[in-house]
Amino acid sequence: MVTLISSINGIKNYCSFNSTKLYQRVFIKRTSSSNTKIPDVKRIRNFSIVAHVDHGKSTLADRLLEITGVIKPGTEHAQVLDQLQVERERGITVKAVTASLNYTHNNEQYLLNLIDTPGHVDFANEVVRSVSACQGVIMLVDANEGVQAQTVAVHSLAKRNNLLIIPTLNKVDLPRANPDKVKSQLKTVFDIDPATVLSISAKKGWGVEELLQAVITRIPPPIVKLDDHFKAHIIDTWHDKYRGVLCLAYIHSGKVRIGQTVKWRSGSKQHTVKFLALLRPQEEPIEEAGAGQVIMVGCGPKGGGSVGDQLLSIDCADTGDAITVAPVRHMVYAGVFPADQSQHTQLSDAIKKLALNDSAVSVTPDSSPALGQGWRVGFLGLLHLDVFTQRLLQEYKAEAILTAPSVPYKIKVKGSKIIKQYKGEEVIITNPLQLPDANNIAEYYEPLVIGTIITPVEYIGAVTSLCIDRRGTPLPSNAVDDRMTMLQYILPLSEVVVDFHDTLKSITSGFASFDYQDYGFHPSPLIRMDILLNGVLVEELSTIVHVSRLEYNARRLTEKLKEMIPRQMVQVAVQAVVGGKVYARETIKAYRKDVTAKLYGGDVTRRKKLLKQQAEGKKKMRSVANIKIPRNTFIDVLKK
Ligand SMILES: Nc1nc2c(ncn2[C@@H]2O[C@H](COP(=O)(O)OP(=O)(O)OP(=O)(O)O)[C@@H](O)[C@H]2O)c(=O)[nH]1
Repeated sequence: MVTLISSINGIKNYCSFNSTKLYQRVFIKRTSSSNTKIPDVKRIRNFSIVAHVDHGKSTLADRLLEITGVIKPGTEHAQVLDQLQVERERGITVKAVTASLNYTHNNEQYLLNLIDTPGHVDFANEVVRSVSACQGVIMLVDANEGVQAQTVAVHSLAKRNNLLIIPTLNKVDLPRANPDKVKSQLKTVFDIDPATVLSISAKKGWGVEELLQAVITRIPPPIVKLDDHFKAHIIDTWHDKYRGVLCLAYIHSGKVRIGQTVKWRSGSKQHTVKFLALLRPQEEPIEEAGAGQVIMVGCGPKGGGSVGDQLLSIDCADTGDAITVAPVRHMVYAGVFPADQSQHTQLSDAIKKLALNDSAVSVTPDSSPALGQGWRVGFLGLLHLDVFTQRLLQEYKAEAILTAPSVPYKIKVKGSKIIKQYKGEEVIITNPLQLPDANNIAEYYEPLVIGTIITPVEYIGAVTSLCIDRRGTPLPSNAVDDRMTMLQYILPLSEVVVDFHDTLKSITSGFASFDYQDYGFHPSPLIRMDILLNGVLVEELSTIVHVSRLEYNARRLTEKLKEMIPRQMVQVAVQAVVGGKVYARETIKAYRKDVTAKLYGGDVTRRKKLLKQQAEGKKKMRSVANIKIPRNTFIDVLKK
């Protein structure tokens, strides 16, 4: 438990956060205070902190919370905005969380809405959503590490969204910090004037007050109309046991009050606003809020709300010009199954709730002869997948089995019957089993990304070999300074998602950084490879591979299966085939595994117990042509 102490209008409020339960914010008793007053738009600043992983966003957010009186200076409330257990354990930010802070500058009271954003590439859509409510960003760069791949990504995101950038060097307290060098990197890579760069130590609090002043003087207030119809855009949602869906909303125009009748843009039903609050980051209930503010709003258990939707006053007819956030593109898919079918309902419930909070996942029902009824879930990347399963377990106590991740492909089908069957010519394939016969496929497409790598010059050779080996196409490279270079490659997503980042880190002793952005689907010579056991197709093991990888993958998969499938009563032929042609074959010799052999028939009860255990184990196996395959095989064999 973390205890927060906040000072609201001179009254000290004590509030507890349970870090294991996201957003179950303690509902503070309504105080008869002036906080119901709608702030003057000119005194609102909505901003975000963006940076490469570990450059200090959360630490800076803590300092800002201290300076504005939300937490006591020097207390052990590190990383208040990282509320998820997984965030604290992994030291990464997953969800964007908001804090509305009061700050006085030149005797004027300002409302600063700070939106903490995740740093990892997998959570880029959370970043996009949070910046959609901002007018400026603090771009933090570690004064020791310098510009990294993700700094390039967040800078271009801010530019694309016309946000004012406050370039800020962090960790200047470190003995090896070299602010001048990093300033010249910023000039070379982004053409940032060194005179505009601030230097701070988020850890020690140095320069943070000046940074807050820069937020007020450099970032413009939101441009909104207070006297127009109420219109708000939902940037996040979460579920509350008692109050239903609660939303984080940015108000574009007009005002909203408790008790007001509203509607969702996506529906025609009317709802009543039941909950309104500022997040500081704990809830501070308010009666009314106005354009330019970022607030929490809820319409009760049946009131609904989803990310990207708009909440409107009932007389609001104009709904066309809100911020549109690009739809989420799922980069990685995996099958999610209950460890035991009896836990299906519980897991289903947990997935539903988590999907509401983590709107970036896509969930569709799936079933497999080996793993039973489950779901095919789309993720933004592997870390996202990992975090999702960890949250299922930690926050909802739901244990899930995950199949090996794969990327989506696209095909163009031919033949009027097939086009009708697939409801169109172009089809996204998230599971190789969805592929029609090869004769009906006119073209295959695979997803590509533009990968940005910033590496010390001495590793250029190793990084280039890695990228070429992963079927990369080089783009022009740029020097960051005399020691670091920025390389860019067009890479197939399938070659990136599994272990590219880890391999890159290991070949560069951890010095290179990597980020990627979607480059869309492009034609590619792909093929479906099947696995046969004694001539019988095992559906779950079919994969889509690039023709240049066919022989290698065929050998690797058959060898791995030979290792993973226990010997059977009969000899088993493991074959990797494409359209009837065998590309690799392994043989598992016949053998009867007698678990009681070592007991010499001595202790009958022990012998019986072991035989029973063996029988139980067999129940957990999938049987193909009388061959028993352990369930784990289906989960592990496709992993690298
Ligand atoms: N010496 C020093 N260390 C700092 C400073 N700011 C942050 N750190 C440390 O750097 C590490 C990363 O800081 P975080 O605030 O977690 O970084 P982050 O950018 O929020 O990380 P993500 O949420 O994963 O993107 C932590 O160990 C901090 O204590 C600083 O000014 N000086």
